Formats: sequence, C-alpha cells, structure tokens
Amino acid sequence: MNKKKATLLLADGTVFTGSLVGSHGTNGGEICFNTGMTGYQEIYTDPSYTGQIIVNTTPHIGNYGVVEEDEESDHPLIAGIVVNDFSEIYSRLDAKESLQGYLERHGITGIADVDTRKLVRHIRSKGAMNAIISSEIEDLDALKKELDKVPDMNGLELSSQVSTKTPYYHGDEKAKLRVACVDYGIKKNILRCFAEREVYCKVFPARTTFAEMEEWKPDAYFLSNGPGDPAVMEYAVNTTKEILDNNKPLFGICLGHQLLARACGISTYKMHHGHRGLNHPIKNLITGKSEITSQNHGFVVSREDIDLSDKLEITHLHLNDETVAGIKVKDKPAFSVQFHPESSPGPHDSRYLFEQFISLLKN
Ligand SMILES: NC(=O)CC[C@H](N)C(=O)O
Repeated sequence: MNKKKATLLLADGTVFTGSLVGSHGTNGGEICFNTGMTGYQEIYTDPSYTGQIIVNTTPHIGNYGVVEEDEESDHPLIAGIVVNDFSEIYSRLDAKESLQGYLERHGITGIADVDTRKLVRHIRSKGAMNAIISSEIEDLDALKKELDKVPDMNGLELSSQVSTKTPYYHGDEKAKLRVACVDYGIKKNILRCFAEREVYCKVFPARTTFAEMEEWKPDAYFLSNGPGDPAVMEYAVNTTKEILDNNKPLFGICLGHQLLARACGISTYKMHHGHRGLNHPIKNLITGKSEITSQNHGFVVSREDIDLSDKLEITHLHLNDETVAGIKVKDKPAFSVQFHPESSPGPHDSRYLFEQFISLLKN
C-alpha cells in the first residue's frame, strides 16, 4: 500500500492530512460528496463531475477494482478523490485492474485515510467550495497559492471541453426512431438506454447548430447531462429554443433539464452543497408516486420563476428540500428531469421516462 503523505486544503483554510492514492501530484477543484454505497467507477467517469473532487461517503473504496463496462465516458475527468479506507486489493471475478492502477494511469491524485464523516459534515454546514489535494506540496501557504488558481464553478462553462469533437452514432441503424443527442458530457448508459429501446442515436458536439442536426432528420432531440454552470451556456440555450420553436419532441437530463428551463426563461442557481447520491427521493406529481433516484447536480432551476411562468408545469419535486426535479413545457412535446433515470449507478425506478419520451415521439 502506498503510504506517501498527502494534504487536502479547503478554500476556508481547513486542512486534512492522509495518504496518497492514485497519481503523485497536485490537483484542485470544487469539493463535493457522493453518498452512493457502490458505483465509484461510474461516478469517477461521469463527465458531469469534470473539475470536481469527489468525497465518497461510503468508507471502503477500491475493493472491487475496475472493469471496462463500468466506464461512463472514455476516461475519468474528476479533479481528485477523497476516501476513508482505500483498498488496492480487489476481489471481483471480471475486474482487470486495481483502482490504484487505474487512477495512476489516468493521472488522478487522491487522498485516503481521511475522516470523511467530519469532512462531509463540514461541507454540509459551510457549503460547496474549492479544495486542493497534493502529495508534492506540504507548505500550506504554497498550497494555498495553487488553490487560488482553481476556477470557481459558478460561471464556468465546461461542456465544450468534454463534448465529442466529431459526431458519432450509437445503436441499430435500422431502428425506427432516430434521436439527435446533444453531447454536453453524455454518460454512456443514456445511449445504452436508448439502444435497448430500439432508438438509433446520433451524438453531436455541444456547439452543433439546430440546422446542422436537422440535416440528419431526427425524430426528436435529447439534451444530455454535463458539467459546469448552465447560466453561462448561451449557445446551448439558443439551440434549445430553436428545437422548441420547431415543436420537436425533446427530453433533457440534468444539465439538459437546466438548459430546457433556461430556454423557457427560468433562472438557475447554485445550491448550498448540491445533491449527489443514489437514494434521493422525488415525487412524481402526475402519478402521485415517489421514486428513488440517482442524482448529481450542484445547480438547480428556480421554483419561484416556474410558479410565475405560464410556460412550464412542475412534474417532479425533490422530497428532501422541495426543489424542482422535473418539468414539462405546457404546449410542447418537451420535458426534462433534474435526476438521472439512466442511473448508472443507482436504482431503476425512473427508467420509465425513456418509454415516456419514446411514446411522445411516436405520437
Ligand atoms: N449531472 C449533471 O448534468 C450536472 C449538471 C450541472 N453541471 C450541475 O452541477 O448542476
């Protein structure tokens, strides 16, 4: 076990020390915690976490290694991990590599042997903030200088960095339904959920125009999840407005949901410390049933703005804090959710939303 010392410094001056995991180095980002008890590889490779340091509240990380099928993108884009008990030993029949080897190979620096319960309580009371992990710099003033260089998540556009550079296809070419997916940082399992339901997808770079996507003659549009602040994605909001103006069926997940709201004139804001985990309860206001959902977001759409607007209807509410978890555009075939129905990792309660979208575009 690598027992090289590492330091975690938070923007408010709080320091935690522990041991290095992953790659020797220094890395900063916004610190946030995920309460999922499984699924570390899917979480680390979800492009929505770009530029963030993930604290896993589940104490034991690494014990089942990594497998290629669990990748939600081609490689991890996170700015680091903070864990309690890190295991280099893994026991899973089909695992090919240890998490240690994987993190090292991808240049991700992490810190273990941290009292993650204390750290999470601190983030819960003080709110989201930047942090830095280093196994190189021990001097706190020098580390603080590096931390000051880390950009604020508020006002940060990251989708253009993580989006595909060229369009690609997913699924069966002969499938009857064709969905144009705008890649703001798409998770692979969303494409799998479409393919399983006989939908053929063409995935477009984030800055593709509506006219360019129309050339492929899609039946509908999908706006993906992704990292960063939706408030500074003017280009994406404009594309969404064009999709709506042309009455095309539209489905959005997470960042895609925030973009749909913004295209309808609703503002978004940064939450105190966000929702990240696999057991977030939401209520479907149409069916009256609750669903346990997978979530990963730091921003949210304004419920006050929706209440004042005549364009949107709230379809889902988060039961912990009554924030907006789903919306529908009143006179258009367009809807979106703040949570992750593709849930990789997470429960499958909300997979019906893919069927709901497909029936919408069949009509
Ligand atoms: N999973 C996502 O799509 C995240 C959306 C957005 N970046 C947020 O943090 O709220």
